[in-house]
Amino acid sequence: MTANVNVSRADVLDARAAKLAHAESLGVTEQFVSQLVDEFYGRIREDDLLGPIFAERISEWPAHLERMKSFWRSVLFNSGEFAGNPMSKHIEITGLEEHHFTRWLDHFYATLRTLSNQPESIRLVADRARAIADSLLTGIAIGKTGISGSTAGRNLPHV
Ligand code: HEM
Repeated sequence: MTANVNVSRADVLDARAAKLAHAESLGVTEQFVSQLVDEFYGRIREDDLLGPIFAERISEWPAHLERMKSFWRSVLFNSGEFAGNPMSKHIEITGLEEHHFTRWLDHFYATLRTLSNQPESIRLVADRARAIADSLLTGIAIGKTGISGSTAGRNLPHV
């Protein structure tokens, strides 16, 4: 028996609209994403561990922030507008380890808590960040140590 793979364009648009409506019902709107990205990277740039890594690589902050907003709209609303390769970009940053991702997530969760006091809203966004951080760290670890790196993200903090 084969699965029905006839997903129409209309189904995709319906699923996208439903995802956006669900996020918006929790207050996770385009404006929320914009504020999240601005405030999060404001913190990151001040951070003693992570700030210098970004400073070395990003010269056009407004463009990076716009790119990250489109990334998060794609993740949270399925907007389909982001085209990039986060995995290879992070593998290219030599020396990234678990403690960098832990710090990154700590700032991300702290920023979310300043923008919302709704646990469900915070979790919607935080869980995606945690999953992506895990997969980036896992990709980096597998590149270094092979398949034994596949549990690399197990100690990363949850919100
Ligand atoms: C250890 C923590 C992290 C550091 C130091 C870091 C650093 C960076 C830097 C320097 C860039 C710019 C790379 C370039 O344009 O050459 C970048 C891009 C990016 N980062 Fe991170 N990052 C971290 C974690 C994360 C996490 C957890 C996420 C997602 C949840 C993320 C998502 C992205 C995305 C989407 C891009 C754009 C990739 C592209 O242009 O294709 N990063 N990051």
